[in-house]
Amino acid sequence: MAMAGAEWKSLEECLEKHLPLPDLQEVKRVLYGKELRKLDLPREAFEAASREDFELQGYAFEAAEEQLRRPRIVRVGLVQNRTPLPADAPVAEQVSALHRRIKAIIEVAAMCGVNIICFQEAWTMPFAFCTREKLPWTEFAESAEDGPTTRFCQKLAKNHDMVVVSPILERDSEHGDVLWNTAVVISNSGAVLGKTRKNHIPRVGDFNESTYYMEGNLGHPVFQTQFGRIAVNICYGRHHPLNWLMYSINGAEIIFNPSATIGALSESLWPIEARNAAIANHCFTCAINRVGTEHFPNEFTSGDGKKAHQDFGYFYGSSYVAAPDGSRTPGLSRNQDGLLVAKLNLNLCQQVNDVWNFKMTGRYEMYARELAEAVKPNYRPTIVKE
Ligand SMILES: NC(=O)NCCC(=O)O
Repeated sequence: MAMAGAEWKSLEECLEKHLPLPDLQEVKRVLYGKELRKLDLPREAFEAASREDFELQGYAFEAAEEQLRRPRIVRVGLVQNRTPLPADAPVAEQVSALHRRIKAIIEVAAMCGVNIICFQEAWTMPFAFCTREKLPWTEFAESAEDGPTTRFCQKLAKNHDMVVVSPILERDSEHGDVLWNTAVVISNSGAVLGKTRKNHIPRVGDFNESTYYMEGNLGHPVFQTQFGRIAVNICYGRHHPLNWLMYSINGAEIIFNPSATIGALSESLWPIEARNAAIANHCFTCAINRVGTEHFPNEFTSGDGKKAHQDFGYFYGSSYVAAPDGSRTPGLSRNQDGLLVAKLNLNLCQQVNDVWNFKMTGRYEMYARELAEAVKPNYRPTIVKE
């Protein structure tokens, strides 16, 4: 089966190139819910993005005016990027190069008025979990509370008055030096607001992450920021509807999904899952994926009888934001670093809830009872037979 790499820029570019305008409008209506207004971002921001060689796109989600509540406007920024140095460069140099790259991108986000920014999963490192090797990859792990990356993000957050969501490989030295796949949430004051951990760990293809860390033990925390209530559902958690649901039940208005995933495995699922979660949970979702192919020094196998290889496959970018009414932004490209800015009106969450009522019709008490039974070792599924 054909599987595009960097040469194929995006679904959107393909549609725009090949479809006559009336067809394009209908296709966009079906694929994206409705066409969103493009944000009027400052010229200097586009110039800086072009100088720094990354894509910049901005869209606005509107909500109806209300009599009693003011619009609750927040601008989110989603960052997707390649790893600037090869995976066999010294660890400290790779981390510094990524810090420099993110600093350049966040400066443009600040020009665009971004209030909350989120980076891709394990953003300070190559996605080395495919190798199953420990060194040097475990050396990328840092303290969530006061590691060099958290300190770096604290400065950025304070300087730019921006909430920063920083997904890292965490080393928890308070608890036996164990590793976790963690997102640190840093307030716009510069204080560490807290952390959340990846609840579902993949055991699929080369995603051998269970070799490095266990399923998160922090539940489904939601962080009250000055700009709204946010949660972080890390990568593979997006295949688990209950994971999204619990963040939503705890009050999340925006759920970020920092990811690292490749075309052969998930590209056809990507446009569906975060968008569906936004619809099902009456919230905004922000799906972020890394870009490019990362090559590792030593060969590894996928345990499927196929030849050993030195790369994971193609990380296809395509980051996007979806809204509770099912509308979504186009994706960033598949082959370029990028910053996607989206202006949200959080009033839309309650407005859609009042129309569709999924929280009211969800029958959670019935599922709680049935699930509590279904997980018991002696449970027998209810199958009606002739
Ligand atoms: N990073 C990660 O969890 N990837 C798993 C693959 C996927 O969820 O698409």
